Amino acid sequence: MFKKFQRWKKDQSDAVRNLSEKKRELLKSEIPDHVAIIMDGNGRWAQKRALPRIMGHHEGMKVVRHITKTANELGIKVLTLYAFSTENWKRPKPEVEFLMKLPVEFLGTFLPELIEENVQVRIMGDATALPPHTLKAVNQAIDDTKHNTGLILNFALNYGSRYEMMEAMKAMMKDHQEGRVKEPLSEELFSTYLMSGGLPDPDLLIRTSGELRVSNFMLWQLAYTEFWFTDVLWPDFTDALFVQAVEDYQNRGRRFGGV
Ligand SMILES: CCc1cc(N2CCCCCC2)n2ncc(-c3ccc(F)cc3)c2n1
Repeated sequence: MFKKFQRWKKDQSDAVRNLSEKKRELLKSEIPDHVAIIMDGNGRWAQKRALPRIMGHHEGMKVVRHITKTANELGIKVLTLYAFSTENWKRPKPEVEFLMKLPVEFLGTFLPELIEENVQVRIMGDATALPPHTLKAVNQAIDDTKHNTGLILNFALNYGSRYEMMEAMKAMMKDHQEGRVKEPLSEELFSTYLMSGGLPDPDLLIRTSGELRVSNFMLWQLAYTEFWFTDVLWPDFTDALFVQAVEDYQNRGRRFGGV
């Protein structure tokens, strides 16, 4: 028994050492400025274990912390996480209520560490529809981290890309009609009206749980983004997989460089 434990302990320390080595290797090549993640598979993770779906969401919240840490370590500038879509309101009321408490729990637990690590919290989406307790926690975190200059942790909350694009188009047309636009209408100008205004487009999009769809997420911004899919469910997603996705992104970059 003791020998088995010793073996397990050695395997663990080997795995940690290898991961650290892989992270060091990554830093020798191009690190993506902006990584976006569609964090899928939380409900399925719970159903596979005959647990309530909300347990999958709660487990998924813990993974957010680990991946944020690794992204910050790698020097990634922006990490956008698709946490709640405009379509998610159609889920059963108790599940939506549970989901809307997760930002409060996440920030209540991890905000001090995020501040310590110079992370800046932002949200992207129609915040007006969020419940008061969710909005209060998120706005507090945005305010507490607004001067931080490290990783921008950008949560897509009550976000839908077609809604975002229509609102941007309406605002740009209104400014143009009322004479506030002093330059020709362009893709660059339109991008400034989007909720992601000021952020670079994602270089890498990761989607978990085997779904191969974009699901109304950053449709304009993903025009030139590398996509990386995994069958792994979000609650089982690991730093090692995140590092693998960045490594694969780097290799793609080298191959196309030869075109
Ligand atoms: C409001 C829905 C929701 C769902 C959710 N899940 C559930 C679905 C995806 C997997 C991750 C866990 N997380 N995880 C963190 C947040 C969070 C959001 C904003 C913020 F400022 C801080 C944390 C979160 N928000």
